[in-house]
Amino acid sequence: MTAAAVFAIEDALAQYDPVLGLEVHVELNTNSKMFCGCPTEFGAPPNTQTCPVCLGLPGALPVVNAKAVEAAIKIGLALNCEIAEWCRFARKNYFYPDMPKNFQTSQYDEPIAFDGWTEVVVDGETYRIEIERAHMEEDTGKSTHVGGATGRIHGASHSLVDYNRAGIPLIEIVTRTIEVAPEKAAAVARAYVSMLRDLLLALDVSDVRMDQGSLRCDANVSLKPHGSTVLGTRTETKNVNSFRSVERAVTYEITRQAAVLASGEKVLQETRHWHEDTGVTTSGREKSDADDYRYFPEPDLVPVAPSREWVEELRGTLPEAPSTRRVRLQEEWGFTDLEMRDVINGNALELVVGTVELGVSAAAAKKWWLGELARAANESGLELGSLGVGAAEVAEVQKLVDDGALNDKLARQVFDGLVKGEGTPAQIIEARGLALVSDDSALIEAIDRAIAANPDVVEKVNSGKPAAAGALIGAVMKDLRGQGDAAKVRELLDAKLGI
Ligand SMILES: Nc1ncnc2c1ncn2[C@@H]1O[C@H](COP(=O)(O)OP(=O)(O)OP(=O)(O)O)[C@@H](O)[C@H]1O
Ligand SMILES: [Mg+2]
Ligand SMILES: [Mg+2]
Repeated sequence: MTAAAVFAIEDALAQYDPVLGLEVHVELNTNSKMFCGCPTEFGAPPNTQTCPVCLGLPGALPVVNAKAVEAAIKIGLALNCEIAEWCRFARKNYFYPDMPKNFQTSQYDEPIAFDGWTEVVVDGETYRIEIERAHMEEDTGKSTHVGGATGRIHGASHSLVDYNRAGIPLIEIVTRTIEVAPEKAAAVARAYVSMLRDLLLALDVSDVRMDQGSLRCDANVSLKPHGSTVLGTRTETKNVNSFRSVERAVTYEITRQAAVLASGEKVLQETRHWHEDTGVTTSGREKSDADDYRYFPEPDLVPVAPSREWVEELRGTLPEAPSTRRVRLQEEWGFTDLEMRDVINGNALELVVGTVELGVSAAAAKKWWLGELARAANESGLELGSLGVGAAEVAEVQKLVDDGALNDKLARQVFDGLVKGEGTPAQIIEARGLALVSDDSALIEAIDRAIAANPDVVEKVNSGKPAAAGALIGAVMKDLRGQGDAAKVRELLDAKLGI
């Protein structure tokens, strides 16, 4: 790219604000499919988990999976949504081999959950994200295009379809448009998908494996001139399948659209595909808002009307919301805003939680995580949470300190060994010879050596200056290379000198 072109893009970026919209599909972890009893297990041989209903054979009748409705309500509640008192499924009609019925059973204008919100934290700042709706639908079959020159659909000689996935319950969670500064947009998108993953895991409604496609994100991106109230044209990048890809794809689209606008052209409304290897999106199909799926209410399924009692019962089973939990933990631990920010930005919240749950005081957990380990993370340019040191190891080291087997100085060396991957705390203590000497005979030997080497100090003590004994403690500790148990040394020395 020429310098002029780069300048033009930067210039364009300075004039526009990105607008995002995230559609996340979650495959539920129910044992059976959305509208039939077929199993949902991943990885079975193609087309072995199918029946007339999910194959769309004429005359087959679907029945709603109550567990999927329950999961949908839990997700809706966790995202602060209203739960519909009455809602229906709708047919989304389209013709494609991955959907043998020629329509996907989905929800349209009557979703089970709507008008919610959630929050994400990026660089210590909280961003509120409005949820437009969360609706139930079924997954489609999986097509594989094979043969031919490129292995891609246009060059493929034929396509294979596996209907094992057809009919697996999906929840689609759709945000309202998110307006965020260009330098934060990609990080906010990533934080949102990552937060959703944590939330869905905590709700136990999905195994949320992005690599296996049980959590998939479509990222809508557009650019809008500063101050304008009119949205720009969006592109929809499909099936981005890792947190990092979400971040990269959003950044790529913002830059690409800025380049398009800078060159005086218009952004096309279309779906795009993300290529992990090359880090670019390419054009998919044109998609207008007027795309006619000829939605109409599904006549073969009864409406879903969850009773308010059931909804409240499910609300009672929800785990604490991540944002509420953060505030509670900060208060319980007595961490400052800054300390909490460091923990969260370092992706170490669960590590600190784990450390405290293992019985370590919040003060000790803070001392190690935000002292020793944060320093090591800084030095190596890693995130605190990616150092490879676990909560169990920190708890183990602290226990050794509490038991008097290590002092803080030695503990710091154990942490250094942990960060450098030298093994378990016990192995590091052994290999580096870090054990605190508290064995009486070893201490007495060192005390005797100190007394023999410092007759003048002993003289002073004997002549009524007990404070002079401090010099002897220093000598003993030096002899023991700082590994003597200081309290014990003092006690034994006092006894020896009769003070
Ligand atoms: N101009 C825009 N720029 C960025 N995002 C937008 C814009 N307009 C709408 N969006 C967002 O795009 C997403 C649209 O998702 P939605 O499921 O409603 O429709 P769709 O993508 O047309 O349908 P489908 O589910 O068939 O893909 C929403 O998150 C919405 O907030
Ligand atoms: Mg959608
Ligand atoms: Mg979409």
